[in-house]
Amino acid sequence: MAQASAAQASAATIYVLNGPNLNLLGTREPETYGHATLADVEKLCAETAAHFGLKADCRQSNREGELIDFIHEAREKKAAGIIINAGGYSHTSIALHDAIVGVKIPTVEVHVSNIHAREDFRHHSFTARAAFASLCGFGIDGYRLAINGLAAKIGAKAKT
Ligand SMILES: O=C1C[C@@](O)(C(=O)O)C[C@@H](O)[C@@H]1O
Repeated sequence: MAQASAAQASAATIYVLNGPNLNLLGTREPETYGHATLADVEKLCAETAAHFGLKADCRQSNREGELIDFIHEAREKKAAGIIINAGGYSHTSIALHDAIVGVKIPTVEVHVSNIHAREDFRHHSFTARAAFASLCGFGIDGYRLAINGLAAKIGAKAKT
């Protein structure tokens, strides 16, 4: 019984994964990514997740392998969902695609900028292919929208 409660508690966690250079949000190309910082993103995610009774476990890494380890950890911890902005790895990483497919956790891809209105090399995303939904171009509000969509997908109800 105690074990079942622990599993339920961890199932109420979503992982919010940010990839390379997203630690520079706020100072990095503000004309493209805005002025909000990664701390702002993580606060927004924590607040939005809490609205659905979920906990946001936010991680950032500039290393592909570490992002893959986070995805594997999400499965070990029985996370209810993943929000991922893999930054430049979105466009290059078959390994991240395979990790998302492999763990079978409902995943939403987010990009701060509208990748389709930018250079051709940003138009394809391996992580989008592995996710059940993808959104881009809403600035950091995309993370809030992604959590709303993920909550609907996993049946997490908004707390009044
Ligand atoms: O690092 C990033 C950020 C990004 O993922 C975004 O959030 O808009 C878009 C990517 O093309 C870029 O490499």
